This record gives sequence, structure tokens and C-alpha cells, in this order.
Amino acid sequence: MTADHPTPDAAHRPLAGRVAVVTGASRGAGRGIAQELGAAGATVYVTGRSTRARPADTYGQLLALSELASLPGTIDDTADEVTRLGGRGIAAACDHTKEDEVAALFARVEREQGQLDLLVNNAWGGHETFTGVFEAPFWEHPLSNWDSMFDRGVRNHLVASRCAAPLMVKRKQGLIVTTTFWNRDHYLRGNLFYDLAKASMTRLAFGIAQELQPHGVASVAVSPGWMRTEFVLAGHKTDEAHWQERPALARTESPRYLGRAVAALAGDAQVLDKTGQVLRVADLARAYGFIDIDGRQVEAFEL
Ligand SMILES: NC(=O)c1ccc[n+]([C@@H]2O[C@H](COP(=O)([O-])OP(=O)(O)OC[C@H]3O[C@@H](n4cnc5c(N)ncnc54)[C@H](O)[C@@H]3O)[C@@H](O)[C@H]2O)c1
Repeated sequence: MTADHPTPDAAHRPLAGRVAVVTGASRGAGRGIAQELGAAGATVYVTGRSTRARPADTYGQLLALSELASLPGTIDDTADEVTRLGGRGIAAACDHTKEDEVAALFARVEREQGQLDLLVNNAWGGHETFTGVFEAPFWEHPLSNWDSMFDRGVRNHLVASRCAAPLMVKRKQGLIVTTTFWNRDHYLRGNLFYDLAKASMTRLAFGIAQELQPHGVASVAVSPGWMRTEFVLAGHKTDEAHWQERPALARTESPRYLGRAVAALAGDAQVLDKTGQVLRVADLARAYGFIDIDGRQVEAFEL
């Protein structure tokens, strides 16, 4: 165990026997979520395109920006961490834009486990066309940003949910979590495409909830604050060991804070009461009583 504050419930592994799929988990939010599900004892299918045999997903135009070109992380690395932390990590290569690969992934889960308790919709291609400019009037953002956020963001989640839903409906239980960003319906000025993509994800989680509720399956959107992902840290030319030297990162939280929120929801027998809602990690931290890995209970990221 590192000096990190441990997951509060790690001692009794509340998610032992549960099966989860976390999409886009080679790094970023997905990695943090997979780690915390592992610490809670779950079996976690860690999906993404980067494997040790084919490392480092390309970040599209970011390849031109040398600092961000080669971010660390593969699905094999994350799966190993899941197992080290107390769960069972299974690396499953999958490009979530490809329907046949997604269908094969869920067929594999059913064949190997006979159940699926949790899908975390998280694979996000939105950073892959990032040009270094996040805030600009909508007429100046290139349409390639729209494509990466919708075709490799929102659509990913719909495709995965279509495959996961029948497995959950069959057993009349399960939870679909969609990661998003939400700030009390405030408009995210400066990036209309991002604002629309996040609103679409939040609405997707809501619509899925309406259709799955009669079958005993829950769906929620979960919003972290600003996370110290590998992408964010590289953009500030620092790493997790040194981020406190960067005042600009003072309001950030670790991706594992979000992971603790997802693990708490997955372990909540009354989670159906929350179906259809968009939930902020900071609010869930207070409600469930968890903290971030540095011991803080980070406040919600208000714009
Ligand atoms: N980073 C933040 O501070 C922050 C804050 C609030 C919300 N969010 C949201 O969290 C979600 C995840 O973002 P992130 O910051 O972890 O992004 P990230 O770019 O760090 O990670 C995204 C992951 O998805 C994978 N991925 C992308 N396209 C894929 C595909 N087609 N198939 C399989 N895997 C694919 C990437 O390889 C990577 O592992 C997004 O919806 C983002 O908007 C992020």
C-alpha cells in the first residue's frame, strides 16, 4: 500500500463477485475508476485501444504537440493495477467506435462471467483533435472537434449501452454510469461543442434510465471536477508527484476521486433511487463519506 489514503471499504471488498466494464481505461478517468473498482474487489474488464503490444493511443493532432504526444498507459497496465489493488483486472482491446468490436466485447463478458453488473461509459475521443485552444467562439472551433466529441464520445456510449442493456435486463439488475461534466446547467462559454457533447451525455444517461427503470436497471451521469489526468498533467508540464508546485492545478482532484464515487454507487443497494440523475463527485463524496487520495474532500468545480 502506498502513502495514499486507502479506499475506505477496501478491507471487506464490497464489490467482490461483481463484474464491470470500464471503457477507455488505459488512462485518465477510466483508469482511476477501474483502480477503485479493483480496490473494492470487482472483476473489471478494462477496455481501450492501447495495449503493451500496441502502446500509446495516438492523440490525433496532439502528436504535433511534443509534450502531449506520448502519454503513458495501456489497458494491460491498468488491468494489472486492478488486480494488484484487490480485484481482477482483464484487459480487453476494443475500439469503441467499432460496433463489431463492442458487440464482441460484451459477448465475451457474457461467455466468461455470465453476468454484467456495471458498465462505465467513459471512452472519450474529444481530446484527440485538441489543438491547444479550448476556449474560442464557436465559429473558430474546427469541426473535427465536433466529430471527435460526438462520433468518438457520445456515440461510443450509445453503442456500448445497447450491448450492455440486454445482459442487465435479463437479470433485472445493473447500473450504467456515464462520465460527463456538469455544472448546474451553466453554459460552458468558449466551447460550444464540449458543452453540447456533455449535455448530450447527461441526457443520454437520463433517457437510458427511463427505458431501463421498469427492468430494475439504473443509469446515472456522474460529473467529476477538474481531474489530474495524464493529459492535464502533461499540459501543465508536471506529474502526479509534483502537481502541487503548479498553483493553476490547486482546484484539481485525482481521477480516483471519481473512481470512489463510481464504486460507492455500484455498492449502493438503493442506487435505483438515483436513476436518471446527474450526480457530482463532490456531492457524492459528502453523501457516501469518501475522500480523495490526498485526504481532501475536493469541492465541486463551479464555473
Ligand atoms: N479531464 C478532466 O478534468 C475532466 C473533467 C470533467 C469531465 N471529464 C470527462 O471525463 C471523460 C473522460 O475524460 P478523460 O479526461 O479521462 O480523457 P482522456 O483523454 O484522458 O482519456 C480518454 C480515454 O478514452 C480512450 N479512448 C478514446 N477513444 C477511444 C475509442 N474509440 N475506443 C476506446 N478507447 C478510447 C483513450 O485512449 C483514453 O484512455 C470525458 O467525458 C471528459 O469530458 C474530464
